[in-house]
Amino acid sequence: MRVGVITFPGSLDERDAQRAVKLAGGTPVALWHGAHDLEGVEAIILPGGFSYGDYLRAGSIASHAPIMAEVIDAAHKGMPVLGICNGFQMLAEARLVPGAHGRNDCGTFVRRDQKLIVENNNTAWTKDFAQGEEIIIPLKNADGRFVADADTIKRIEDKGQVTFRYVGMNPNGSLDDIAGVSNEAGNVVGLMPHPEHAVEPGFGPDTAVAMRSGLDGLKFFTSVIQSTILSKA
Ligand SMILES: NC(=O)CC[C@H](N)C(=O)O
Repeated sequence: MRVGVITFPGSLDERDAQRAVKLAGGTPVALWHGAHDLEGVEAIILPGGFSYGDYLRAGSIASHAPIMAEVIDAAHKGMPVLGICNGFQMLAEARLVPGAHGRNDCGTFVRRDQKLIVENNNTAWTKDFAQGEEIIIPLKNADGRFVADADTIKRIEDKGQVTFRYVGMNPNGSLDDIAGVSNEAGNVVGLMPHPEHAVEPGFGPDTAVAMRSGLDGLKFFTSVIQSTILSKA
């Protein structure tokens, strides 16, 4: 399965996302922000980083990049799209997922191995997790505070669109401890922590943290490959 990873000016983590796709058994395809071509991919990842230097608002300028017209169209037609950190900020700015992002409540950049609970395993990117599974995924950002108006929070809580919640501590002041959300259909998921940094032992939150494998992030990528194969069966 071909999974596109889009590079924007200021992206940082596209190589790691491509590597995660490969480790999960997929074929990563490098896509360019300025193109109008998804090159026949069946899923898309918007990677982490500092697109356009986080000017205006993080993710805002990138959400208007040429390729985003194709991404928005494909997402509305059901293509799986994952936004990681800066990619999550882009999804929110493009209105593909609800909510917005503000500066972390501590006022500084935060980096930590973060415990999350999987609140909804019925999305294209979470099917390989158990409902309620606790996982550890690295977090690193400055503008990670998830915000939305009260009606939106109620709606996404009621409809199961809160995909991940922070456990143990809330690293940025996100409302309802929300770490990740999906669109209503469940094909588009955005989250602040970085699953592509937890796909192999020795390069993520492995044995030092509660003797875990450091592989919790891999299931995002195997999930989308599995769900795409199953949708064709
Ligand atoms: N790791 C990232 O993707 C950083 C996201 C964003 N630029 C922030 O600092 O909030």
